[in-house]
Amino acid sequence: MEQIKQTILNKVIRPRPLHSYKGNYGRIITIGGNYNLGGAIIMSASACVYAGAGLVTCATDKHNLNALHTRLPEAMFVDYSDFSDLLENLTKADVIVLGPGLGLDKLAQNICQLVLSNLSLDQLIIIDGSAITLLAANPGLLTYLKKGQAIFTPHEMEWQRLSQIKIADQIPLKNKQAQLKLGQTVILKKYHTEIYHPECDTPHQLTIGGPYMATGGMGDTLTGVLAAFLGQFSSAPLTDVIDAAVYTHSAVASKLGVNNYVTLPSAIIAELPHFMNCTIKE
Ligand SMILES: NC(=O)C1=CN([C@@H]2O[C@H](COP(=O)(O)OP(=O)(O)OC[C@H]3O[C@@H](n4cnc5c(N)ncnc54)[C@H](OP(=O)(O)O)[C@@H]3O)[C@@H](O)[C@H]2O)[C@@H](O)CC1
Ligand SMILES: Nc1ncnc2c1ncn2[C@@H]1O[C@H](COP(=O)(O)OP(=O)(O)O)[C@@H](O)[C@H]1O
Ligand SMILES: [Mg+2]
Repeated sequence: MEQIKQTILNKVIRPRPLHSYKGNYGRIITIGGNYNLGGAIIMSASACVYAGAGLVTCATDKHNLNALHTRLPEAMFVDYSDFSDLLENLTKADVIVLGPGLGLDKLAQNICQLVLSNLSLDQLIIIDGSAITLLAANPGLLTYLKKGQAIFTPHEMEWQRLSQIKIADQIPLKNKQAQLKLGQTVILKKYHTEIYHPECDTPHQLTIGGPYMATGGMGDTLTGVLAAFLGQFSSAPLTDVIDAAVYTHSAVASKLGVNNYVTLPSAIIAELPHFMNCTIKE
């Protein structure tokens, strides 16, 4: 396996051109957060804003509106049960996050169908959490994806559901075979997360991060960092951008982990702008 090094940050995170504006840094829509799991999509959208995305819209259950705007006034809101509004905002996005806290009910299934069947070829989609579980149960939806258009971010059980490889059998060789069959990027999240890129024979591996990250919402937060990086660093190679986002998420956690027993997703989110700024000054 190829280890991801800190130098990836300088390759991807660049000083911003003076004559730039929010439209240059990505239009992102994060879709998820049902009545019970609203925090997941608020963490995803927050990480996205704090990691530098230009414009972030959060499509979620309408009960999450006040909480979203209290925590994150920078985000715009769409009631995800209003399919015409959802579709209108979906088509404007460069990058889509689908799944954090979406749940598995009929509405969630219909949202997945709507989103996947209306993707345009130039959009990238991050498929996480409930959306992975729903696609594993309905693999026909995978045919809507152009090769390399999606980034799946499963934890080990979600990967088991999607790939049919039992957790104990998830060795790099089998994971790579399953990723090639899928035709998409797979970020297999765990201690020393592994990234399976379509273009690379060898998986890339994180060697930072640790159990201080084992808190609900940590993966939801990663989706936001990833979307922000894809949206704003689109001139760098896609594999580098993905590796840099995954590295940044764990690097911030490991920095906070020096003095904290647990590194909460909200604390990681708050630290992102400072961490990214230090990177360009190094
Ligand atoms: N604040 C919020 O709103 C939050 C909302 N969230 C949202 O909830 C939705 C469901 O996501 P989920 O990950 O919580 O549940 P699910 O997909 O059923 O997986 C759990 C099952 O897998 C098993 N398991 C085995 N290995 C594992 C591993 N390495 N990592 C994790 N699990 C592992 C595990 O085994 P057990 O712990 O029971 O032994 C259990 O049986 C999703 O949309 C997510 O975004 C969460 O982010 C939390 C904060
Ligand atoms: N022991 C650990 N070492 C390193 N990273 C961890 C550890 N436990 C959890 N993580 C990280 O936390 C995140 C968990 O993702 P996930 O299970 O999807 O969380 P959630 O769905 O609650 O947001 C992943 O990025 C994973 O790599
Ligand atoms: Mg998750």
